Amino acid sequence: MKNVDDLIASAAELADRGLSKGEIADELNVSRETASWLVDRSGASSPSQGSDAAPPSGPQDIHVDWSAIGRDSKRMDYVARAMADLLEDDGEEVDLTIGIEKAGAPLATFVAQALDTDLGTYAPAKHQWEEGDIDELGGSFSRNFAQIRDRQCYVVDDTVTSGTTMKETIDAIREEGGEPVACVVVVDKQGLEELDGVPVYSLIDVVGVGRE
Ligand SMILES: O=P(O)(O)OC[C@H]1O[C@H](OP(=O)(O)OP(=O)(O)O)[C@H](O)[C@@H]1O
Repeated sequence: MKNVDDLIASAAELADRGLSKGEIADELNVSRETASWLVDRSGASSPSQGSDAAPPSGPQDIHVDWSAIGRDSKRMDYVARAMADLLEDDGEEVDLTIGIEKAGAPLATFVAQALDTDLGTYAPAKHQWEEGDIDELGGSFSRNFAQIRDRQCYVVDDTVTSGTTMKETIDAIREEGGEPVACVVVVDKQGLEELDGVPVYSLIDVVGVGRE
């Protein structure tokens, strides 16, 4: 199981590899504020700095660990059926489900099976990133799976943190001539109702309480 110390160690490793805090946020599936806090904490634990450098409390974010579902195909099948159930009222002509790589792809496989649709996958731009400006990169649809070709489709991922990846996928589907009809995730940390006119469903919405 991942705990905060694991996240701090991962953030330090990514920072050492030269990733920006925004890129570390994407990698670790946490907000930018949290990524910044994790990087700062990893520095604060080094012998050269006193522990006073650490903030008195952590940021208002949560790390979602759904590996108890992801490591067991039967549990993933059950969860994906619940996700498919959320989608079922949207679109009568949908015969394609797009999973966002990496974690959204296995979930989408089970959702596609439950809804009896074709399966496609989208690799977001951040996965092509090695160095330089990520905005100059594009994502891609895998040729190993179904293509968009003017079709209506559903979009599946594990989590929404900022919504950037889901928004990028909606845009990419439209650029290919497709029509995203609805999106579904396991956990939505934004509590989105829709994104660019596309309904977003989640099994669990995370709602911050007591924030400024
Ligand atoms: O809403 P956002 O801020 O864009 O973050 C959510 C995305 O981040 C994670 O992907 P990531 O590439 O980090 O991990 P994965 O490859 O394991 O799916 C997650 O699977 C979503 O795709």
